[in-house]
Amino acid sequence: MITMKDIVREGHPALREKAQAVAVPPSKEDIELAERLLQFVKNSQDPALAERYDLRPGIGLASPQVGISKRIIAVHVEDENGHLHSHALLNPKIVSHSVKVTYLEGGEGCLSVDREVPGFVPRYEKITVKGINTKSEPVELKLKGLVAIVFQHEIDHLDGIMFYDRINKEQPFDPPSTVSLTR
Ligand SMILES: O=CN(O)CCNC(=O)c1cccc(Cl)c1Cl
Ligand code: NI
Repeated sequence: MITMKDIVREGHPALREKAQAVAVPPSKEDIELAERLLQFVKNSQDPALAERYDLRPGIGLASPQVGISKRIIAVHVEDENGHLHSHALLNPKIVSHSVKVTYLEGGEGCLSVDREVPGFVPRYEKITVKGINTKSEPVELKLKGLVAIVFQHEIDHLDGIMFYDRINKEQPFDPPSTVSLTR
């Protein structure tokens, strides 16, 4: 099982590389990695398991964070409406997005960043994501709210982008309007 010792921290090259797309149809190995990433995220949210294995809670995880530069992510999060979003996705891609930008009031955190980095992280309010699931089926997800933010945080990891790269250096708590996000 993945534990914190498997998670690479700032300075590891995989966090700043553009991850490689996985072959289609995905190999057993890539599917298994996707499932292991999702299992970690679920485990990290289970109080007993988190305590037993000393896991820092997370609502998503990307393959580069375990040092493997492949385009694979996992998200497991209950959103503001109480809906559970649980996905392990290969070759995820944002194919469209709102002009409107949003952000989390409390900022963002990252298991690969062993420090607080305060500030608002501009994210698209709505996104459409295409990818391949662990049954090798193509999926298209229309997302908004917290789950959309998490997907953007994870897909950024696949492009070597850390959440704090997006915080306004001069005015970290200046509410982002329709910031021109480079994407
Ligand atoms: O890449 C994934 N992680 O680093 C896991 C730890 N971070 C979080 O759970 C987290 C916390 C706040 C906002 C967002 Cl968007 C995320 Cl993702
Ligand atoms: Ni992260």
